[in-house]
Amino acid sequence: MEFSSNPVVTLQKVSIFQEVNTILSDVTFSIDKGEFVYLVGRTGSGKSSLLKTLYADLPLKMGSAQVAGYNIQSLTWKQVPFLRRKIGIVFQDFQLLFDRSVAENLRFVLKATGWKDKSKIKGRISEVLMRVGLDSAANKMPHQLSGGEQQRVVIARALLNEPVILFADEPTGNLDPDVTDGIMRLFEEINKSGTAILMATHNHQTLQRYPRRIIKCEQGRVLDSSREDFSLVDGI
Ligand SMILES: Nc1ncnc2c1ncn2[C@@H]1O[C@H](COP(=O)(O)OP(=O)(O)OP(=O)(O)O)[C@@H](O)[C@H]1O
Repeated sequence: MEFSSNPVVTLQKVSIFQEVNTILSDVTFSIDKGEFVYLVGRTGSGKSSLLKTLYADLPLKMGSAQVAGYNIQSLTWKQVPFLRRKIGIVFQDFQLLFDRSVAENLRFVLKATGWKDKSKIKGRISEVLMRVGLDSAANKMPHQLSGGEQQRVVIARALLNEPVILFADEPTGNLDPDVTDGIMRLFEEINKSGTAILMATHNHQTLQRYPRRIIKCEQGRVLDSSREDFSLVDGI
């Protein structure tokens, strides 16, 4: 197996469990700085469990994993917020705070991650909203935005601390095809500027339109398009 020169994620012989069940075993792969990788597999095959392990939401009990410079297997609860500052997380259901404006949603995260200077906070919020094409939405409430716009705010939120990698769990799962395309173009731009992306998706069209390396969860194992051929026809 080839080892990458500059990985932001490295897994070696990882097993992933949900309660007493083994979901995936012998998982070994790495993701380079600035790479864009899809994560596919049938429903229940373990994509979300794998992502949750990488952002330390599910404990790693077997094997070793490094993410953004942190050893996940030996991470303490106190260190989790520091890991989360180095990564960005985007879910399918947007998880914005609906009782406050877009800018307040972003300010909340910045303050929680140690930002204190008011003018720097304001500047950073403008920058990330500009980046996702929503510079005029700062004072809107989330319910005043469309689904695609809300997802853009979630992406802006994930970008606040300049992550080295974005973990995205079916980020376009609730969006119609046109809106999905706009969000995919945004992910492409973010990736071009140097942020690695690991994106779980069931969307065949996305995989065809924006072809990239694919990691597939299948029957308790992980297959990797950079190492072996596999068929996408069978269940993604
Ligand atoms: N919190 C949990 N407790 C117990 N079992 C769980 C939990 N979450 C998921 N599982 C089980 O782990 C397995 C993998 O689920 P996971 O959500 O990782 O799959 P997935 O590939 O992301 O599926 P989908 O495409 O439907 O999102 C499934 O059998 C699921 O039932």
